[in-house]
Amino acid sequence: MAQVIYGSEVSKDIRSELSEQIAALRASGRRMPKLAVILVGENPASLSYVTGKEKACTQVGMESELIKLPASTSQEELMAVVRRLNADPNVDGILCQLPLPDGLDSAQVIREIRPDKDVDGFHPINVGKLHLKEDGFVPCTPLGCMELLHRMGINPAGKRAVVLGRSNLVGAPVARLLLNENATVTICHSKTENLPQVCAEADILIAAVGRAKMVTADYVKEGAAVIDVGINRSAEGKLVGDVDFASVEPKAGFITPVPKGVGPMTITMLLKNTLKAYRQHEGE
Ligand SMILES: Nc1nc(=O)c2c([nH]1)NC[C@@H]1CN(c3ccc(C(=O)N[C@@H](CCC(=O)O)C(=O)O)cc3)C=[N+]21
Repeated sequence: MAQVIYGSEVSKDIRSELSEQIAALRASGRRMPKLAVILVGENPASLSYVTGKEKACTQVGMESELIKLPASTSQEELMAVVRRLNADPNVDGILCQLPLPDGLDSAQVIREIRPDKDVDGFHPINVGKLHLKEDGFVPCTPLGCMELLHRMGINPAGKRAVVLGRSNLVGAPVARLLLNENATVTICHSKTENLPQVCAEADILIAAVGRAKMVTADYVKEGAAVIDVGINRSAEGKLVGDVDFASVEPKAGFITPVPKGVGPMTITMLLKNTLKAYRQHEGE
């Protein structure tokens, strides 16, 4: 029987700490931390995530600015918006919601964001800093996964960790964070052979493949910690994880649900990154 770890609950604790810190800044007459979010086009999932980010900023007392651009926006127009936000001294964090509409180059946009305002942690400078164990911005979802592990009381040092998926946004950075905390890390992908057997060696299993309910009990070692990063949508539009919760939960030691697991932690870590950027900009 697994202990279910609700990122939604952990988020409440962290967000109330952030609210207190920001209230103290306000009480001393300081400007408020500000996150700017760029949304290009009308992707409904992106709109719901962006709305969630804005609500979370308001909830903790941060300012946020949503820049909504039409899908017809050119690369140059988008780059100009990023440059304007880079230059705005009141903007601490900049995020361009992915995926961008076809025809727009997200890598070029990410490179244009000032690394000290890149609260997604996607800029090559911040990716490099993560790999060099230097202080930079760490991507929000991987940071959320590590926070959940710590809240489970799990120290990754010496443990076997398996990361299922190797995306730039989640799999690769979370594997690095686990390695930085001295886990023995295996990264699995579509070419991995004997996938269930490899995953079943893990004390810590991170599922970030983007395939609904792919991870069943035969992928899981008795008592393992299973973190589900999946954000798949069922035919009815329901949010479904990469883990088949019903089949895995009886066998795992810890498990995170979808929804109410990693998702809310992603938003909460974004708030933390934005406050971190603010403090750097304020010379604290
Ligand atoms: N530049 C960029 N940065 C991102 O961090 C980024 C992105 N683009 N594109 C899309 C992904 C996905 N993502 C999520 C954020 C919140 C939830 C979340 O809060 N999920 C809730 C459910 C929310 C709902 O019901 O829609 C939950 O799991 O409980 C999920 C996924 C951030 N992303």
